[in-house]
Amino acid sequence: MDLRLPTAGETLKIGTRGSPLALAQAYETRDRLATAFGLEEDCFEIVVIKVSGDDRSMVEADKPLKEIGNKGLFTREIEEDLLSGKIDIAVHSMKDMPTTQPEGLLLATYLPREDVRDAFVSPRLGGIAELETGATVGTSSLRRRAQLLNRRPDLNIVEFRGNVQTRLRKLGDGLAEATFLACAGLNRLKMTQVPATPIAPEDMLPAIAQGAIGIERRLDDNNTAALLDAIHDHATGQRLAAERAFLFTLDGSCETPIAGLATLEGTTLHLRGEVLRPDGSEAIADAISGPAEDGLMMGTELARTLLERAGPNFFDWHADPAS
Ligand SMILES: NCc1[nH]cc(CCC(=O)O)c1CC(=O)O
Repeated sequence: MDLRLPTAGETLKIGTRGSPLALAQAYETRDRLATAFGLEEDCFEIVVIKVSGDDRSMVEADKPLKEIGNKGLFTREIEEDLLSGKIDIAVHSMKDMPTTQPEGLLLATYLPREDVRDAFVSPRLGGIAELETGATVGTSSLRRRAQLLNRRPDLNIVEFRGNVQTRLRKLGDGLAEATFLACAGLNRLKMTQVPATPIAPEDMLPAIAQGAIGIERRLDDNNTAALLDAIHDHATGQRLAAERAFLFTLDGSCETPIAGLATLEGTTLHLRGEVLRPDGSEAIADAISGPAEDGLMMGTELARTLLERAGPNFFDWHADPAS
């Protein structure tokens, strides 16, 4: 098959949300494709797509995402435009992506992974241990909330919805002593002035796929598939295969506190996973290692082990999150 490269007249249309982080990820994708094929920027078009999850009335209401219902909240409109041909590829934070995609779409191209760690963000303090008893911490992530309460049941956790900029503004307004952000987001936004201290994965296991950008395409679009092959990062693909198989088997959603991280050591893959009760009262963690190409199997097996150890009803709420 002859590869058709995009041109200024027939551009490759890159769909993305409009947040500064989403745009940075779309530009990175464009730049990598341009470099790989020696193309100018004008061979590409960034198409910003409004998604229901970005609706201001929802974001400003500080409603927990789980109350809005997260299924496809940040992806539905983008995937519709991909299926209808309005865009050729869609760029996503893999951390926010469901483990299955709509029929006709494929999400299997990954850029080299950024820093996977969470960061402790506070104008005055340098880490969780420095938080005073009963201190107020802002996060909308059920995982971070459960992990924090597991270690520090005394903390007062408040909802911090919105994009990176919104959450930093809330911190600046004094609504909390500290918040948590993915290092990857801060790095991609080049926000070096933010008072952030990275947390070792052993202290706070990151979200599945944290720090990874994924590129989705139409399943039958072979030309785009060949373009994307040139920028795919195989190591990130192996790590995410294990992490996402783990998530898939746990049947995870934004409503379930799940953490996991795969690392590569030569051709050996190490996968660590954790599930928590939503109120943080219990955490179960385990790990598995094996050949890198067996990630899918290892993720499935680790999830089964944790499910068995957790028993039924593990993920039920044991405390009213609003109180
Ligand atoms: N849920 C929002 C989201 N999705 C991806 C990132 C950061 C970048 C990444 O992990 O790839 C963030 C913000 C955050 O958690 O601080």
